[in-house]
Amino acid sequence: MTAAPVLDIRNMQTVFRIGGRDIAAVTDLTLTVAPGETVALVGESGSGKSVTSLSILGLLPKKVGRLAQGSVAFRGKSGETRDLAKLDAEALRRVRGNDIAMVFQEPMTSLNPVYTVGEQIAEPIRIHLGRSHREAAADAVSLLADVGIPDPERRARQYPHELSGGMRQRATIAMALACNPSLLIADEPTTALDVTIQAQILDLLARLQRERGMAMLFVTHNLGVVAEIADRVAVMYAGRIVETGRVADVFAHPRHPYTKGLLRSVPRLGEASALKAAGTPLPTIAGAVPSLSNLPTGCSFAPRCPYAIPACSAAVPPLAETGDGQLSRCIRWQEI
Ligand SMILES: Nc1ncnc2c1ncn2[C@@H]1O[C@H](COP(=O)(O)OP(=O)(O)OP(=O)(O)O)[C@@H](O)[C@H]1O
Repeated sequence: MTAAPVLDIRNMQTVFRIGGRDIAAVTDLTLTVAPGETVALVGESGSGKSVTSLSILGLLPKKVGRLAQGSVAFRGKSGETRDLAKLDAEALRRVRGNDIAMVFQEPMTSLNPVYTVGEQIAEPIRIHLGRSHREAAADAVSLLADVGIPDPERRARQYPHELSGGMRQRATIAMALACNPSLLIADEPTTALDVTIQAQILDLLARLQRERGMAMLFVTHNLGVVAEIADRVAVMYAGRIVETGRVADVFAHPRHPYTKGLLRSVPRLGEASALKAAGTPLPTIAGAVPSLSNLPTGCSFAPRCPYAIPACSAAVPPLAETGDGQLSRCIRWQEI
């Protein structure tokens, strides 16, 4: 990747103040996203994926959550690079929805039920781009057409509840793209949708990203979705990236036992129903994600890991270069 990254996170730590203690939900996270690139953050529930995206956006819950360490360098549309970790609330608000847009799992998180869809898409265009009411309204209609909503003039006049779930998610994507962001953060954007609609929304995001050359950070627990949409993947476990690399490399040669376990638990086409018919459950990773307030010493995955040896519990393994830009936080990566 030759182009300078749009997003360059270094050694980020995010903590939550719980019962008078700081609990780290994300630790030592280093991640870049280049222009036109899609990077997926993947991991089980509670691994820190959403906390990572909220940290970038400055949307951590006030008083409780804070970015305690590290930098989040972001290059906006003007070409200027700023450390989002150092911006105040007002400056971050200007970045969100203009330079960085977001799409969440539940479209109603972003849509306001009391305004029409067209009004909501037009608003950021007026605020951030200074377009007139009339121009912004016309832009909103063309954005609705661009995200594949039929009869966009009529849809623009409707309220969110008059649209289906899939159409609502298309509308939030239109809203997200309204100001031509350089980075789109999509946090489980298809999880709440029917399978066929999921595929359509993924296709839509991939097309829009390609056409606009946007950078995209895609948060998901679904490896099938990663394979579909991402160029690179970062696998998270208990708040840390444990493996990262190009999707094709990581899927073909996982170098961390956790990634290997996750990949084994993804059914191949037809395999899930065959196993079900035979009464055989799909393989899963035995054990549970440890509590962040009580992480084991050394590698957090060691208690669940079939490769674990005493040395794994001595210290947190560093991210080791395993070749071709692939990194693994496992001291035994060569044997995996
Ligand atoms: N507001 C909060 N207060 C305290 N702890 C929090 C808060 N939000 C998240 N956490 C903790 O941070 C950890 C990571 O949560 P996060 O939501 O990032 O996980 P995730 O990987 O996105 O999982 P999911 O797929 O379930 O959303 C969890 O252990 C969670 O308990």
